[in-house]
Amino acid sequence: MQCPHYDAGRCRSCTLIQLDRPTQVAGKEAHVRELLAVYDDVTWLPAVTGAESGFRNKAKMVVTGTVEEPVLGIVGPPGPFAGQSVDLTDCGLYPPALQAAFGPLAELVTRARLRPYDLSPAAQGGGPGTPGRRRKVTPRDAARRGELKHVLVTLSPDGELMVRLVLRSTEAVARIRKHLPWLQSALPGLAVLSVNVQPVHAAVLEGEQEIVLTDRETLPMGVDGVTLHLRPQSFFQTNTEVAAALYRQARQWVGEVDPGSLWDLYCGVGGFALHCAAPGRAVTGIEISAEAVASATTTAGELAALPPDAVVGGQDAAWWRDAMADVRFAAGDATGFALGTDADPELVVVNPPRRGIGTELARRLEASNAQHVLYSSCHATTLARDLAEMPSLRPRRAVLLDMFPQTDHYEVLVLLEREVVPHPAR
Ligand SMILES: C[S@@+](CC[C@H](N)C(=O)[O-])C[C@H]1O[C@@H](n2cnc3c(N)ncnc32)[C@H](O)[C@@H]1O
Repeated sequence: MQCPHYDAGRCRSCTLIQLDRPTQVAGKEAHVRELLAVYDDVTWLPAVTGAESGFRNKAKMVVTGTVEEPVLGIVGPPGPFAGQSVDLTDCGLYPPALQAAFGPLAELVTRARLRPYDLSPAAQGGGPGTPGRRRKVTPRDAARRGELKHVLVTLSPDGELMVRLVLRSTEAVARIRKHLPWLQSALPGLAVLSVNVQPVHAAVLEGEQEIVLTDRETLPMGVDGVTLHLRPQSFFQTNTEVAAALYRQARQWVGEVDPGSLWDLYCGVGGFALHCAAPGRAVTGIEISAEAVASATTTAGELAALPPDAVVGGQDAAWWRDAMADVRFAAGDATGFALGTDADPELVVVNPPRRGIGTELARRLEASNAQHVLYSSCHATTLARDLAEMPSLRPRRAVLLDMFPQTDHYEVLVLLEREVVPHPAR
């Protein structure tokens, strides 16, 4: 893919952009196969690849510049643009409908007088002085630092938008509210607008407090017919097309195993659990974010009460009602949940953050009666480490999904099966 920002040295996020797509994918396949090389009986499916540009459903823009001329993008990487404002509103990873949102959002910054936050050390109140001695930050310093840190935008497959403004404080909320009707007319697809309050001067993207300013609180994300409800703070896979392929593959493998009970650990808004549910199957989804659990529960309720003539994902309303009869979601720590019960399901889906599931949970699964584990990983290094803690659960099938083209990141889905230890010959 050609990118003027990369070529000029303004942005270096797409580390593989100079390689053609087949070479990128081949490199990722070589990487994951090497990490899992000790497992010699894995059947690898061909890699799943979606679009190589315009695939990101979410933009995380740093806001720099001024109230009159805000810049949405990044702070320049080391090199000739280091520390400078870089406008990335035409980044080729974003679909046109996402790019089109940035103009009105920049105008909102000006209309609502949202002063871009100054990330530079001088704005922290440090300034020149004796090294190691920090001047006390005064209210005037704080005002000088500005308010608006990031603009986070998510686009649904239906063209609707969720916009989150990450602010240092609640100082500007009333002004944003005042300009909301204007923003809604400028962005007719705007479903959700919220303010996230992140008071800390640190490289943390967002804070805990979220103030939703629109009547609607969720963005419906249709994935293979199932409408997942995204709330501002809940995780959603970055690439909707490849996420749909991921859930389809999971549904197929789970369907072949046909377990009577299933846990979906790290379930987010319920993507795996809801796609892998079926009549007669008990499904439990566990997720740390209560917001995401609320979203998953909403979707399960909707699927249980479809209009009689509805068909979703090839199944009719009666099938979905029965499939949702024994589906539940709960907020909590995945490891704590698994360690806190003696009951074992027949199959466990895990889809942890990059850090993986860790030793405690891996050992709990190793010692369980679960016959299968379906591990979806966005960081194959921690996957390989976790697999080493579960020697009885052998990888049998695997597929790489190129969820993050132009970078060296990828998703890998692995079906593990409990090895049957042969009885010693009599
Ligand atoms: C990679 S995302 C997967 C989400 C979901 N499976 C999906 O397909 O969208 C990881 C999820 O784990 C959740 N999480 C992080 N730490 C957790 C923990 N200790 N216990 C349970 N869930 C956790 C995050 O909030 C996030 O939703």
